[in-house]
Amino acid sequence: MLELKKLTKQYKPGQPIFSGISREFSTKKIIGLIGPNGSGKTTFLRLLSVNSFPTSGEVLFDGLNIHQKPHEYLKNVGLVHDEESLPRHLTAKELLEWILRSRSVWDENSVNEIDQVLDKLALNDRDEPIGTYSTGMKKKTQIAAAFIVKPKVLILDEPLRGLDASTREIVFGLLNDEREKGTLILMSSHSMGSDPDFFDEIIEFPLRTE
Ligand SMILES: Nc1ncnc2c1ncn2[C@@H]1O[C@H](COP(=O)(O)OP(=O)(O)OP(=O)(O)O)[C@@H](O)[C@H]1O
Repeated sequence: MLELKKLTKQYKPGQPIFSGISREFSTKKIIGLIGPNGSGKTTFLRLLSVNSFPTSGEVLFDGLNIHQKPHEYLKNVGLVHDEESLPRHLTAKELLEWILRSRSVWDENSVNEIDQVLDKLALNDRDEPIGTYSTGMKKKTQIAAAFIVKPKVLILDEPLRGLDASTREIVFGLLNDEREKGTLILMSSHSMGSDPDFFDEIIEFPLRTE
């Protein structure tokens, strides 16, 4: 489904962040990205979410070069960035509605689907703008926004940062359900390092060319 071909990212002369990485990721998997600070996890996920371009090599999604056809690819992608980037003046519910409408996938089930995901994340009773939310609530809003699009690929950069233990459990449940639907999930996390069984596969950073 996702295929990396000789992927290299180099910000400045000298040592690249990674070089010549070739691998394939299939559907219905949770892949964990583990490694120390500065080892390249965010760089890798930014490439896979077309927030950055490779120095060389390519990423194919079902044969489509994602950096050449970003709009076609991103229709299939749910994303949680480590940096918060949410509109402050919308409520969580308004944001999810806007996302579905802007992707032209709003239908008669959308109100229920939004209610369900916001209920699961205990955000449904908060009828105020996102600008007033706590850090954890903003992260939960990002997570809800990533799930609501019924993604084929979920890219999550530190989705658990700032979440309390019970909310983490809820997110694990959502991720397991999403995997069962056939979604490919790639997530970086410092805190999941102690629970490697959760992942179908772990990729250790820094990445080494095989
Ligand atoms: N836009 C950029 N320009 C130059 N260097 C960058 C840029 N973004 C990241 N880097 C460098 O690339 C290296 C990898 O950073 P990256 O953020 O990918 O690591 P990370 O594994 O996600 O770290 P953390 O666990 O701290 O989030 C670091 O040395 C960082 O300083």
